[in-house]
Amino acid sequence: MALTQQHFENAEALTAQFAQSLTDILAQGIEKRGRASLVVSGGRTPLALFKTLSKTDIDWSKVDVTLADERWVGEEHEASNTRLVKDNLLQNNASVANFVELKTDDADAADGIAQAESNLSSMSQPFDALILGMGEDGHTASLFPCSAQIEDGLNLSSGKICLAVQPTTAPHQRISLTLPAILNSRNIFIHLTGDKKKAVLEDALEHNTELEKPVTAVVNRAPVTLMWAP
Ligand SMILES: O=C(O)[C@H](O)[C@@H](O)[C@H](O)[C@H](O)COP(=O)(O)O
Repeated sequence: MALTQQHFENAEALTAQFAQSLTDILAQGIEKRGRASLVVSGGRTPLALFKTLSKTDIDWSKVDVTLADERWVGEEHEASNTRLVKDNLLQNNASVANFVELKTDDADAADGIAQAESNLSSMSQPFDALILGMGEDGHTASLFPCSAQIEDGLNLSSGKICLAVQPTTAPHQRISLTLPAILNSRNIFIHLTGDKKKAVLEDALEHNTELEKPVTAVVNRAPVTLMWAP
């Protein structure tokens, strides 16, 4: 599949255009189906986008928001993606959006999978927009190449929407959308900043297997738009 690349001169220009594109997609989903669904990733990259998106003028009460992955920590923990989204995206106009939890009170992510999948089934699918980040190891969501769960996570016929992942190169047990769940999206974006990550993605697409660089498994199977700035 093709990777459409949108390159911006700086992160501010990327954020402005990305927020507008997402706003248009969500407004269209609401108009056509009554509700729209947005899947976002955690990490540092999306922070400015979340803040800008939170102020856009759509009927956020008709938008369901969830995460592509979550660290299995409480919302009070600094590593919580749920906290990141609630503190930065679900503010302002977007404060009335419906957040669909991946995290449960179970001690282990594996025990929370059934509830997470039930929660996700309430969202309009295919997801209207799904935003992925990428680590320099080529992981996306929490599909980590270092994890014992990576083959299961990339398995298109697993029948799974989520899975528990224990990375060895990053902290915390995770819950992640599987590859089939990620691909069940109308619009898939990879959101990157910096030359290093762009080079990692380009090199991965050229030289690596999907198990080595899981982000390539998404690009190989769906139209993906890369939103990149230096
Ligand atoms: O939970 C997470 O950490 C994310 O979902 C993860 O996949 C992230 O998108 C990349 O690790 C990039 O993170 P940065 O934006 O911080 O570089």
